[in-house]
Amino acid sequence: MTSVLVTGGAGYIGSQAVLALMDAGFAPVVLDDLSTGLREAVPPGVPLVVGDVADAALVERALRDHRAGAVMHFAASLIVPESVARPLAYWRNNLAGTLGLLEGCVAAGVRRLVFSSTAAVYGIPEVLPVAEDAPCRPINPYGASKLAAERLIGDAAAAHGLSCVALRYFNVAGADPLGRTGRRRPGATHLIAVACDAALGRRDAVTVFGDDYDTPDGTGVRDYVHVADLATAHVAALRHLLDGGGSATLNCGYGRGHSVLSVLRAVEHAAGRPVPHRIAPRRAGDPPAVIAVADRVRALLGWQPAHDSLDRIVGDALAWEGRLAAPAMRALA
Ligand SMILES: NC(=O)c1ccc[n+]([C@@H]2O[C@H](COP(=O)([O-])OP(=O)(O)OC[C@H]3O[C@@H](n4cnc5c(N)ncnc54)[C@H](O)[C@@H]3O)[C@@H](O)[C@H]2O)c1
Ligand SMILES: O=c1ccn([C@@H]2O[C@H](COP(=O)(O)OP(=O)(O)O[C@H]3O[C@H](CO)[C@@H](O)[C@H](O)[C@H]3O)[C@@H](O)[C@H]2O)c(=O)[nH]1
Repeated sequence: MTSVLVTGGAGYIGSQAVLALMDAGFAPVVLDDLSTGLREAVPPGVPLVVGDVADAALVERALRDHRAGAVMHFAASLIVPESVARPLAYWRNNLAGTLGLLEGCVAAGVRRLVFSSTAAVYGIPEVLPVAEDAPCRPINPYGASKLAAERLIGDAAAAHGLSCVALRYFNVAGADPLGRTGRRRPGATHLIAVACDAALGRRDAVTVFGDDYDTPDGTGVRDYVHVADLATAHVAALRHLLDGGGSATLNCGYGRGHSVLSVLRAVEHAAGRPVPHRIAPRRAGDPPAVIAVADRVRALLGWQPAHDSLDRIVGDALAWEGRLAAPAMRALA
């Protein structure tokens, strides 16, 4: 059974990937500093090494102790407005973190890596949908630090015989369809989580940032991808590397866009009640529309999404959020 080191495995997407690895017969080991992740997101029986991925000696030790054959690297800082306010912290965590990880991998002789990248590397796409070879012109320190990490990995790969699949995620949402994990931090900022909060009465209304974009209904358009499909894409990327496949950079989306208003309608439909919203000015740094050219990941990895539907994404997000809300609501009753 191949052991896989999962950095950031106590977080939202990493914890879903840990479950997907277990479902696929791999043995995950989590390395996480618990800065935004939570211990309870790591399933019982999965080893958790608490520490900083920038610590190359710690990474090397974890890889050797657990005889890891590959790494999935999720650990990062990822809130776009925070990256604008605290660029040095973002560059340190996302670039120095990746550097420490690579040093640890090279020292331990581990040469296969799946890396969490982001559509934020593209900035404002000139052509939609956006393909992997489109120009990368990030418009915030988060996207810039992730692009730099991609390039750092590319240099290390060339010199040290590493192979890496970098997955550029589009808008990740939803929760585990079996209810095992999901977003756990309060204070949601992502649209679907915010809309679920409003549907569950945990906030008054959703603020819609701009209805004057050049999009069909004037609101921002995004390519929402189910977190469970993203997790199986990681397992497919890992298998590709373990089978001797070469490095690749792949968009991870479904290739379809949904507007803010259509997301709100989907949440209303799933919740069976209205989601109040108010229109506000555009949010700084928001591209009007971001949609993936999503063919390459299917062709190269044979990835077959199982939850490719906005209703599924919203339904699973709402079920998870409702479950999280239940104890608090019972306490209030
Ligand atoms: N959530 C999205 O919509 C989205 C979109 C595109 C890309 N991504 C990427 O996916 C990855 C995971 O994001 P997420 O949404 O699960 O976020 P998250 O905050 O839930 O998970 C990040 C995890 O990494 C850990 N971590 C952070 N810095 C660390 C460090 N220096 N050492 C060890 N552990 C550290 C945190 O404690 C947390 O458990 C990130 O790399 C992010 O850039 C996320
Ligand atoms: O309360 C809200 C929240 C969001 N939006 C809009 O909804 C859309 C999606 O926004 P959000 O869910 O915040 O995600 P993005 O800003 O698109 O960014 C996400 O998706 C990117 C990839 O496309 C990743 O790089 C980022 O890390 C991730 O946060 C945008 O048009 C927002 O303006 C609202 O109108 N109201």
